[in-house]
Amino acid sequence: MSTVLDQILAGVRDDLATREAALPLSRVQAAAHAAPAPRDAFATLSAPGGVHLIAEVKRASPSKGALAPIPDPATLARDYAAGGASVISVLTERRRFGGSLADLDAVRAAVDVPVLRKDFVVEPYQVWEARAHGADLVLLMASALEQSPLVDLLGLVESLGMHALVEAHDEEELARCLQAGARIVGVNARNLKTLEVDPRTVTGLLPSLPAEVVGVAESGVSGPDSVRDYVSAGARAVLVGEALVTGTDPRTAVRELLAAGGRQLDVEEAR
Ligand SMILES: O=P(O)(O)OC[C@@H](O)[C@@H](O)c1c[nH]c2ccccc12
Repeated sequence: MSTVLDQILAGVRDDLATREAALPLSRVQAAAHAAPAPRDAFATLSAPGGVHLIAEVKRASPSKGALAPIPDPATLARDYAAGGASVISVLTERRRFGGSLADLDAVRAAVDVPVLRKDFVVEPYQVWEARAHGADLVLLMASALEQSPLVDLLGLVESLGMHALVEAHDEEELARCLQAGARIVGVNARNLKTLEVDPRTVTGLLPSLPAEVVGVAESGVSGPDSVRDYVSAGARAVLVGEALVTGTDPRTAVRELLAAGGRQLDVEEAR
């Protein structure tokens, strides 16, 4: 039976074929080499001082459809950063999440913090694209990749000076992430095959991460209590989308989540 993830991946491959036909890999590679050097997202996320927030620019989701119009992703990203977010995540998948590489460009130009390209990466072309558009961090999903492409894509990401957020949502996937050598591992509370969110996925799996790996809790954060739960389970960073794009004031919302995770904001951020 085909899962939601299978359907998403089919659409992603279709869109990818269109982009590859319009712009050959060699051109994307040239743009990637010409792009400003990546920022060190691993150093950012491993810095001490409480939980880090990865705040997401998310227009829509497969489970809920349209979430927020986001007329200006640059302004949203600046608000996230002003609230104290350590990394901005930009969903670039078009069909189900309403994202684009134009959103990534807008965010990259607007903030100084590391930027994550959040997409269903299945081919090296997408990693080169991420770098060409200024990404510092790239999502790789164990649920969407066999082990050998996972290892190869992680190698490519790192060879381009970026880091990968390697995502798991069960024990087997987590073991594969670690075996691949991931240094930043995300545990997603949302099962992308069924779209169900269960925070116990995060609180159950994060405690087993080795200390040198940065553990990121993903999905299902509705407010400060969720952050506290994820931090108690060992999350060094929390990735939040829906609650931030559907709330009223993203800057204050980011600050409240960070306060719940024990992060002290510096004067500039707290103003
Ligand atoms: O909107 P939420 O529940 O805060 O979730 C954000 C993020 O975790 C979610 O967008 C996500 C996590 N992993 C993904 C992989 C692909 C697409 C989306 C995702």
